[in-house]
Amino acid sequence: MQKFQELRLENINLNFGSFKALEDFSLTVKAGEFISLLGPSGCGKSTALNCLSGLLQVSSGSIMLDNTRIDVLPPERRGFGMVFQNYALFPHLTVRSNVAFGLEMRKVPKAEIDQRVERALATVQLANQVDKLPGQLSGGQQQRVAIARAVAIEPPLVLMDEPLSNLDAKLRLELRHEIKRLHHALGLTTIYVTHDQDEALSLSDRIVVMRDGRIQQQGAPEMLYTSPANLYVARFMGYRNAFATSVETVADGRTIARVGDGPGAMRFHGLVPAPGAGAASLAFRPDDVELADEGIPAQVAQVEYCGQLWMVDLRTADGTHVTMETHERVAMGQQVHFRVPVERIRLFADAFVPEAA
Ligand SMILES: Nc1ncnc2c1ncn2[C@@H]1O[C@H](COP(=O)(O)OP(=O)(O)OP(=O)(O)O)[C@@H](O)[C@H]1O
Repeated sequence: MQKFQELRLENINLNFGSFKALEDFSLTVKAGEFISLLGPSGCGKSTALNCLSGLLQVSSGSIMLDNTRIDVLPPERRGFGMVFQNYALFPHLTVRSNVAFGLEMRKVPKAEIDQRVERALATVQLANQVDKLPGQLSGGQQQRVAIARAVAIEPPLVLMDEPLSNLDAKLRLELRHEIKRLHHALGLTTIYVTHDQDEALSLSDRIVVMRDGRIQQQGAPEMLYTSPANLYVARFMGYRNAFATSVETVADGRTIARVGDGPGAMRFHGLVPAPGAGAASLAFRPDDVELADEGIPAQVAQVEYCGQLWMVDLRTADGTHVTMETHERVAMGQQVHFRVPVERIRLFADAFVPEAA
């Protein structure tokens, strides 16, 4: 494996005609890291990955592997392992031949190919399926073959584009575990594209949240989860309760953040916007909402049972909906009070926009 210390994407722009699919995209990846590119459909995640693999040519900027400029190299000279959503296996080749393919292309000696294929297939627990064709395997097994094929070439970098999207929920979880285990066991450096917050949080050393071809925030999962930089990132991190707000300072220097107006408005005391940042929206997560003897009055509008807990839709006096996760059982129509600890509420300068916009 070609050893490297650092991969750097420096001010990458990629245009499709006048459309800017990537804008000033800069990212440094250290050897051994697991990085996720997270964002909704169309935000440019696959485009970024394809610039790395060489399937797309950057419009400007450079990609450096230590001191080597690689954006000028064709894909085969970069030698990265790729795993795609649709597996992309050769249907007429056996499992063994699929995994051997990249090594044969590289003219690795036959005996070594046999060894490496065997090792790669054992790593993904498919040693007993080597003579099958892809069509004779389940989706999860096919994706395991694709992973074995990617790692068999011992690439400096493995690129994965939504590899779990076509699998059912149970297999997704299993293979997620497997990918994390392989990453550590084989000492890989992995860049992983997903639109799934849970996948990104559970797999990554660092998450890069993207929107419209630009990086919104990057950092460790815990950092993004507790301190999202803006409302967009917050929503990706599960802050389902998001509202327009105005923060007022009342006579004795105390602050009140108000959501809605009139007598039914929600009011949160003691929230202070960051200096100079202002506050136009606020957000908190369903698990930040607590039932309380006193607090904001609301009616239970809907209850969903989720195994360990209930997901409850609360409706306040002015009709605002608040989602609460709770271990306490509540009944539809019940009148309750709730509170949100002030340290769990995030204030943002961004104007509130409804989720679908
Ligand atoms: N060959 C192309 N020509 C023109 N526009 C393109 C091309 N490929 C991608 N785009 C556009 O670039 C934007 C980013 O696409 P990209 O595939 O990177 O998004 P993504 O975040 O990976 O989304 P998804 O999860 O749906 O794959 C989209 O608006 C897409 O329509």
